[in-house]
Amino acid sequence: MGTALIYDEEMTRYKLLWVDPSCKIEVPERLIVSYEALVKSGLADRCVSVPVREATDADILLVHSEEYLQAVKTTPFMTLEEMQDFCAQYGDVYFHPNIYHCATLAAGAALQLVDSVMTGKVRNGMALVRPPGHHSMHNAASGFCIFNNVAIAAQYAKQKYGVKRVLIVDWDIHHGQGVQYCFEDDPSVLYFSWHRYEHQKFWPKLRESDFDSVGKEKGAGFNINLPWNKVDMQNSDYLSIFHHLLLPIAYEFCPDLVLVCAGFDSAIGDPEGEMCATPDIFAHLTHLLMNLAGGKLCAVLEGGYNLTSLAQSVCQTVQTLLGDPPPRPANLDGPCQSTVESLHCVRSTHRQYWSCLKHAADLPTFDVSTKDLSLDESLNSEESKEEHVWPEPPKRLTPAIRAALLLPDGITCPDGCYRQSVSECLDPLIVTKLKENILTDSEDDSNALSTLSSLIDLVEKMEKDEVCSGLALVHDVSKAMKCVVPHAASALKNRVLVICVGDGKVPIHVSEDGKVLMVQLSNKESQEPESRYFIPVCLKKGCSDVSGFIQAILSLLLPLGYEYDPSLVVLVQMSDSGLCESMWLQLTSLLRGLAQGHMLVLMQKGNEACVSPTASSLLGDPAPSLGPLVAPLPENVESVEMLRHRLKADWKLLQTTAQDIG
Ligand SMILES: NCCCNCCCCCS
Ligand SMILES: [Zn+2]
Repeated sequence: MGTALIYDEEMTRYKLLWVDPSCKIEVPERLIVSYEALVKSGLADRCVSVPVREATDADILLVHSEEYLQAVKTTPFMTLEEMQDFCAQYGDVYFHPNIYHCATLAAGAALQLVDSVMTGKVRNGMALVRPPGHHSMHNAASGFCIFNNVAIAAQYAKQKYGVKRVLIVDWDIHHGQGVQYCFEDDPSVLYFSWHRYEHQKFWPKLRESDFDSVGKEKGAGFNINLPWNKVDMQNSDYLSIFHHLLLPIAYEFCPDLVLVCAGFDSAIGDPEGEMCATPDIFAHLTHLLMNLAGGKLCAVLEGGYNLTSLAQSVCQTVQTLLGDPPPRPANLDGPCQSTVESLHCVRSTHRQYWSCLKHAADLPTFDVSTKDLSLDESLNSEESKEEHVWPEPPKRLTPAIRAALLLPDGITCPDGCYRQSVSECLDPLIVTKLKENILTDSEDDSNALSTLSSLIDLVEKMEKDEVCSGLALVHDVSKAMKCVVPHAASALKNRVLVICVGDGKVPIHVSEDGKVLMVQLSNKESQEPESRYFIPVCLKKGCSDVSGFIQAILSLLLPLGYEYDPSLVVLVQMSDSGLCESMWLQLTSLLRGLAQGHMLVLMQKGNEACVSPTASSLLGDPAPSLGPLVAPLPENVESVEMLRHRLKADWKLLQTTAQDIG
């Protein structure tokens, strides 16, 4: 199934008709440059083009009042003065004779996207729309928004498709107060927003945008606000919030549908956000959300006012929706002090609502001074804001072969995959090396030899970018590891992340040179980590504690993996992993976000049934939903927390509390 792209140039046909400094950034060119970039990069052609439609009155009344709709319907016939008067009652929004029509198209586009995804016509998609929606409220326009496109889409999905749980992720740099108000008391819609806040000094300057607005009545816990109290936030800050706040809760919530208020004013260069996160980070944010709800994800454009970073960010998002692995994240640091404080506040506030936050520390006690209540720097004059420049995101060329499989005879190669031939011509050099370190002479050499040398051949093709990912079903995964990992570590100029799932003894010693980072997920009692680069994660009752396992992946393994930034990931399914298939597929899909998708999966013969589902993950298909999660085993949360505590001195992306970073 494909990716829908919804766009109609009619939505470019309205603009600001008078002088208003607060609205001048919302221009038609925002849509034009975004769509043109998708066309120019060839991404538009890879999408399924879905037409817009006008939202009906009934659609709009799912969120807005009758009187507000009627009032907006009169604007096309207003004089300029009447329109200016009409706007005066709202904040930072303008009207135009054609904006009502465009607003019905923007909302209709979001509904078309929901229809396309919910009927299975496409897997996911993006709607490029204006006017944006997330600030508009039941009775009012606000912040360039007329109708709340995403809120209407959520209500529509619940009403028409009986969707039980909708996750709305708002990565726009402004707080979508309209969305928050709409679902405040509704436990079926989880609204997550991060936003520039600066202790209530940044627009829309609302007290209820702070972290302690958790929703009300039955909706308590289903509204999550992450305030950015400083500007210049970077990729590490964004990833930390996903790893330690949004994703653990999102997996526990287990949505049937994910809607994204995809605003790109949170990207570098944007005059509103003044952040430093680069456009490629949206590939990772998208990728990390794509394994929820079985991949049913609808991204709807909100803000984004720097035409260069907007276009680049839109392309990064769409290319990831199409299944291309994200680019390697550039020089990640740890989260900054302000981020960790906000993270700490939100996690401790929401601890009572979410079992994955059970171990979140108590609210940090800040002395007032850290709130720097002096006139904040963000109000400084225009000229002192230096122009940010950033490198164009690297071309995400996808190797000709997305997945190469090394399979024993008799096992069919799943569609879309390339069968790696068991190499006949054995490289004598390799043969001797294998004979020396790995093969015992008792072995029936020919078979083992050819398999292992084919494995090495596969790794080399990955290194040369001829193959994106690989999967090998072998007699003995330990031997395969002993053959592949040292070769990759020595041959590759960079780092190899090895993830072993299962209780077997890890057959390779990990040196301190950092060329290999080994993480073992097993139910073996975790002894002291042998070295900084060997991390045993002990999960009681094996991996049957799915929620304990997924929390370990999200809050420990992924931060480690992103910080380590490997050039190759080797994922080993030991014989006795005991892992349920859906958890295994979540792990495979999530790890694809590293090393630009260069992942080699080693599976023990006997797991034939798991080959084609794993192959589809390597091809970019989303993993099936894990289903609603029960609370993780306390001892598993405990052991992961202990490990995180011990490792955070070495790995900054593991930090989650103000003390951690102090
Ligand atoms: N300096 C201009 C102030 C604009 N304030 C409203 C912003 C609305 C963004 C919608 S994503
Ligand atoms: Zn915005």
